[in-house]
Amino acid sequence: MQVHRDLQQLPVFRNAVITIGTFDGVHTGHQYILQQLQEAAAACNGETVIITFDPHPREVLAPHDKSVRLLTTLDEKIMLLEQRGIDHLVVVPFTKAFSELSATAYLEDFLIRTFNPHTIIIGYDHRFGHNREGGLELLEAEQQKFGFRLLEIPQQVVHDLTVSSTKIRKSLLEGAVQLANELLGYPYFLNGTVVHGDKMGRQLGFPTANISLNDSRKLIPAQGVYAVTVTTGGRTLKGALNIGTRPTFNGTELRIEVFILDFNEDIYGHPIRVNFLDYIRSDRKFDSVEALVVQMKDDVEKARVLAD
Ligand SMILES: Cc1cc2nc3c(=O)[nH]c(=O)nc-3n(C[C@H](O)[C@H](O)[C@H](O)COP(=O)(O)O)c2cc1C
Ligand SMILES: Nc1ncnc2c1ncn2[C@@H]1O[C@H](COP(=O)(O)OP(=O)(O)O)[C@@H](O)[C@H]1O
Repeated sequence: MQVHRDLQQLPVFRNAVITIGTFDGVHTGHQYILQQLQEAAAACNGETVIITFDPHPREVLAPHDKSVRLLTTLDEKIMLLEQRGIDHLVVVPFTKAFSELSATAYLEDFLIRTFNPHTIIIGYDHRFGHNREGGLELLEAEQQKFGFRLLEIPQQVVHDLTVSSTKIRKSLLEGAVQLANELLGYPYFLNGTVVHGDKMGRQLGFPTANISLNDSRKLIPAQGVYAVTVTTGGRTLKGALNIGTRPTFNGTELRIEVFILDFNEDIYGHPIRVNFLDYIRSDRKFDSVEALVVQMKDDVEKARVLAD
């Protein structure tokens, strides 16, 4: 997949079959649209082109609203779309000026002039241009003039997409990892770097790699203990992961830390990815460190089975 971040440097697309969207999560609902895109491209010997915006339009239009919680960062989206065999991802720098283009300018000066699309695949309710003034009706009216084919994603499909995104977020925030994964079509994951903690893990017999997330906008699943797989240094191993404030030690700050099974290496500063496979239990305050250690032993044995 080619990733284009500069609109001035785009290639000339061959029969571009385009769609526009944020595709956060690239989940099973999105995957259905990607399939439509690929079928349409195969039928006209064209190229699949996804147009997305970065930063997220909401971050530009409502900069004080820090509530955006991403299922996938741009880099993660790139990886997932690449895996799906998409030909081009065009990352449009979303600016205030871009958001103020009239619907006609957006259509004629941006979409048509930049992509000369063979086919546009778009949700029935897709809006574009300043104040969201443009929509399907404008695309339909201009179809003849510019000679593109219009494929509308029906209401039911768009509805299901929205429901999926909402369900995935809600499930992760409740620790219902299996349901989230089913809807995503892959295990939810976090990417980060291993940082120093309080050096207590090793004393407990469970060294835990503390993870600092690459992107603070990423959605963090519910506090609790999870069975995960851990990818670091090109290997994938099983792990028992805790998201919590370590109430046993009267901690206050949220930590994400993972004990990696059958592993003993210094990985401070290394990139790490954790894939959530199952929820084991909620985290809690133990009366003694010994009681926590007994529980952690049990967690690790559960993770060994669940992360298989
Ligand atoms: C599988 C697992 C489960 C955990 N469960 C709890 C818990 O229920 N309550 C708690 O206070 N801390 C829990 N912890 C966090 C430990 O207290 C933490 O790993 C320990 O404080 C070491 O921290 P350090 O890496 O900063 O040295 C858990 C950690 C792991 C890896
Ligand atoms: N099995 C393991 N799982 C996680 N980290 C491990 C493991 N074995 C060694 N390590 C190393 O030990 C560190 C964690 O040890 P710990 O005593 O918990 O220190 P910290 O409080 O800095 O996290 C990890 O960052 C990693 O470099």
